[in-house]
Amino acid sequence: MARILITSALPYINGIKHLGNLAGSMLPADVWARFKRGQGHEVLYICATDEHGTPAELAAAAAGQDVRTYCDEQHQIQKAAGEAFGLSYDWFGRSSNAPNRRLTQHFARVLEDNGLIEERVDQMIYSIDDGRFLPDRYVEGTCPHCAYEKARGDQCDNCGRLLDPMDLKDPYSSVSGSRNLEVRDTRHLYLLQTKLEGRIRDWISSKSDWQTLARSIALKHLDEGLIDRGITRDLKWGVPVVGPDGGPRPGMEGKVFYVWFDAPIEYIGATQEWAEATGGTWRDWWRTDEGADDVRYVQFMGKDNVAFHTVSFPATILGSGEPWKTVDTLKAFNWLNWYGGKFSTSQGRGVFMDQALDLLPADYWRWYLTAYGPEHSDSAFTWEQFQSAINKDLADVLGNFVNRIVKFTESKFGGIVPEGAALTDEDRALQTQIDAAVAEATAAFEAMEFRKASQAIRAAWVLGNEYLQVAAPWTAFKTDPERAATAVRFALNLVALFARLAAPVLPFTAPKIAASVGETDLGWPSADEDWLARVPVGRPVQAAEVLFRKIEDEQVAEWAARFGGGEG
Ligand SMILES: Nc1ncnc2c1ncn2[C@@H]1O[C@H](COP(=O)(O)OP(=O)(O)OP(=O)(O)O)[C@@H](O)[C@H]1O
Ligand SMILES: [Zn+2]
Repeated sequence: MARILITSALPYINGIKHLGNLAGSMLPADVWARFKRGQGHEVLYICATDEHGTPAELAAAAAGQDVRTYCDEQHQIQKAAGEAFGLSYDWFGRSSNAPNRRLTQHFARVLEDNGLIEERVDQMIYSIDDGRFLPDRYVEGTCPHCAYEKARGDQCDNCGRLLDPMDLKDPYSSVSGSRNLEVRDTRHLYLLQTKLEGRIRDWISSKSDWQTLARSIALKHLDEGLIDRGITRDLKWGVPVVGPDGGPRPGMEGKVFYVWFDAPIEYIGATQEWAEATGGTWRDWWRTDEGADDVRYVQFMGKDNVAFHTVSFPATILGSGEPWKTVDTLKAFNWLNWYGGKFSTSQGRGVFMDQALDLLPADYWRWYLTAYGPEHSDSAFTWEQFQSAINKDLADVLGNFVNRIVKFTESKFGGIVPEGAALTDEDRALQTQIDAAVAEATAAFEAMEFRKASQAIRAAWVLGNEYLQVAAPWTAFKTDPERAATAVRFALNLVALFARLAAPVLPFTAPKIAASVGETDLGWPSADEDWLARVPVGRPVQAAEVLFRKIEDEQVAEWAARFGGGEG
């Protein structure tokens, strides 16, 4: 049994997440956690809300709330949405909690002791009317590259370029709109990434098994050359910058760490929260000198987060010189796009987690986003593709197979698993094909190839349906009831197997499928196991309610009209 630590990129606090966030980080992490637990491994799946930074302050202001109250509420909303989607976090923490504050201040201190942090005096935009500096999105103005007039201090939404607030032309305060601004000196901490470049490159080179997307983004970033990075901000909401004695740092009173400095540290912080809440131990998951040597650490994220996880966060960890666990495998996803562009929280574009569950159960979305997700390239959400995935894969293939055979057992065999005769060559041939599909699904999941794994699982379901066509127990029943009984017993065992194959992706439906043949075990099948001997002769079976309802064309039309997609 292996020990596996899994984290998915921390969802930001500014509102409920959309299907793109789900597809690109939380859902695949959950599917994989379930797969690994199903194999019997010890899994710790950690996530948290990422709560600091200017967007949180601005969103709170827009909601007319103080930022602490806003984050309290939004955290609960995201936690509930995750649960409703079956995201099986062992812990869903908060980057604003005490463990992350202590750890962030600790890392800053050891980095400074190691000569990797330096105080520098910067020039920043100060708003006289607001009485404050305007970091990041607090200032807007005209983009120097594309002349877009509402570019933000950190990035232009029109051309996508990363900006420095000082780059903007005609800047104004995004809080008050005031143009009464001046440039003032302000003191900040810089992480000297230039000194760490060699160490980070060596570390990445040692990760020869990373997938292309993660590796190429990491190397591109290094090849462009690292710069020393400002890791503090003139904000109120965040982890306070402190001096050596833990009190305010002279000359930097009232400043906080930059959100991208503290957010990834929350992976460790949230593990500590979990340990405090459950009586678990966190250090043997994170400290290689205290037992984390045998832990395999896997991270899931969308592609825009890769540089932060392959360069910035490792700079913190490696620079500390302390024996912290670093990521072993990084699985990155491309964009799930919505009609006309990327899903976007700030622009309210796409379908959001709460809305999705108002339309259909979680498993429908989980299947679509896993089997047709943005894995090797960007992929576009379309209502038509979604409808076809649900109607064909889930309703016609899986649901139909399960209900047909269980109902037939009810009507012709009194709802009891019949014994039948010995397996025929036809049965044996199918068994071999099913074994091959299971082996393929296992290999694909091991390789974190989610679309491939889903295809192999679906292939197994299709084989089951084809078997029913050929073995046709309903006709055999009239001429050779013994043969019909054999086929039924075979197929009922397939039902039990299919539930186990479905379990990582369809956690709400798999137990219902299993229950219809009296099973509760949803462990992932191992290669050498005799799944045909699973459901014992004489056991009662009972058809489940409708497992999957087909999506009608009228529903698609209505949703497309409501959410702005369709026919795009
Ligand atoms: N359209 C998308 N497709 C796939 N992954 C995405 C998509 N949008 C965001 N992600 C990923 O979701 C995770 C959580 O992201 P986060 O909460 O920071 O939202 P975000 O990237 O700011 O999204 P938005 O721009 O819509 O606000 C990150 O790993 C991010 O890369
Ligand atoms: Zn621009």
